[in-house]
Amino acid sequence: MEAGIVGLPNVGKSTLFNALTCSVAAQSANYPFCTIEPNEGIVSVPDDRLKRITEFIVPQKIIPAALKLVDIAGIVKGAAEGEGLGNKFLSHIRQVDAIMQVVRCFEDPDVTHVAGNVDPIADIDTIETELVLADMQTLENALGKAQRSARSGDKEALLRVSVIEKCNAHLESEQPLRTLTLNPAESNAISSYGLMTAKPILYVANVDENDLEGKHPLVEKVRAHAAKSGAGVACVCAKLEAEIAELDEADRAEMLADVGLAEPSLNVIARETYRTLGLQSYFTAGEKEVRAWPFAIGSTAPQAAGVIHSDFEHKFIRAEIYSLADLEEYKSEKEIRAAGKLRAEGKAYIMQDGDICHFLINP
Ligand SMILES: Nc1ncnc2c1ncn2[C@@H]1O[C@H](COP(=O)(O)OP(=O)(O)OP(=O)(O)O)[C@@H](O)[C@H]1O
Ligand SMILES: [Mg+2]
Repeated sequence: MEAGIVGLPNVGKSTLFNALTCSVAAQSANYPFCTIEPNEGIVSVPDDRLKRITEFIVPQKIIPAALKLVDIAGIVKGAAEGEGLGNKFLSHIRQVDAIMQVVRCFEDPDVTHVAGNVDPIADIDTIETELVLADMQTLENALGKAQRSARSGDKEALLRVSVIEKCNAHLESEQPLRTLTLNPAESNAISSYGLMTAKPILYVANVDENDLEGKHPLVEKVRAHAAKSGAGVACVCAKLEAEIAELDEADRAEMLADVGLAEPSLNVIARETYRTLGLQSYFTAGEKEVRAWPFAIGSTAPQAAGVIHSDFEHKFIRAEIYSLADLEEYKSEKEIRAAGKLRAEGKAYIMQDGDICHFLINP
């Protein structure tokens, strides 16, 4: 699973990337288009259930779920026509599963704003317009091809033509495809185009150091906008988080207490991204490792097992599952089994968030 960080130039994307990935890999500086080639990194999704499991099952390793993050170059008005760093950078966005858009909500007059003043809703509109235009171009190219195949009697192409026309009408009314409801067959027909406005989106309001809770009216506006357009919101001061991420653990705790945060805001972002992507976690727990595995909400047990290894999906026999509550009550897997609480679930079982499981696989 991969999320792409997008936004106008100089809004704090690389600063956020560095903080999230605990690195200084991405160059961040106070000038637009500082980033040209995308930076990639891995961020782990904090989950306190891992720690609770390891109170009873002591492993050699604890492995949280992970997301891949890509820090992409800034996008400006006209990008779809090649302005700024243009189309090449839009192509990086086509490849990700979700978009994390950094919107500037901090006022600092020393940091250049490419549009001249701080206005997160205008920034969101600017980027959305570019993504809508780029999607329209993609669909225009695809339509010609699909129409040709449809004429020669290809039934799938016929469906593709009708979905493309439906999407185009939606985009022409300046709506992102995220807000268009398609049935699974329709979604499937256009899934290979990498349509950007169809991707789930999380707005990261990059706030001032003195407004960590995001009380500023501009942040409120972002929340209201997100609620209307099916987006998520997280609030963070990227600059402060990048400083916190560089500290060792003891200093970090002290600094967090100083600024009045219960945990790094980055944890909140990682969780929100996970939620935006429609993911939950199940766990595998043994002496070797206790590990969280992401799966798409609604997956069957074999599909969820396939996250570990594709073979696990095809060779799935059944899953043995218990809950964290059971582990906390009975203290060991052996006792859970003895109490008859270890459930055997078959191929139709819908995986639940927090399930702790063993998969039985055909050799
Ligand atoms: N919350 C904040 N408050 C004040 N300054 C900030 C904040 N977040 C980031 N900055 C500053 O904004 C400047 C731009 O940051 P950064 O290089 O991360 O932007 P970017 O979006 O990656 O830019 P580009 O599109 O040019 O790659 C840096 O000087 C950074 O320290
Ligand atoms: Mg950058």
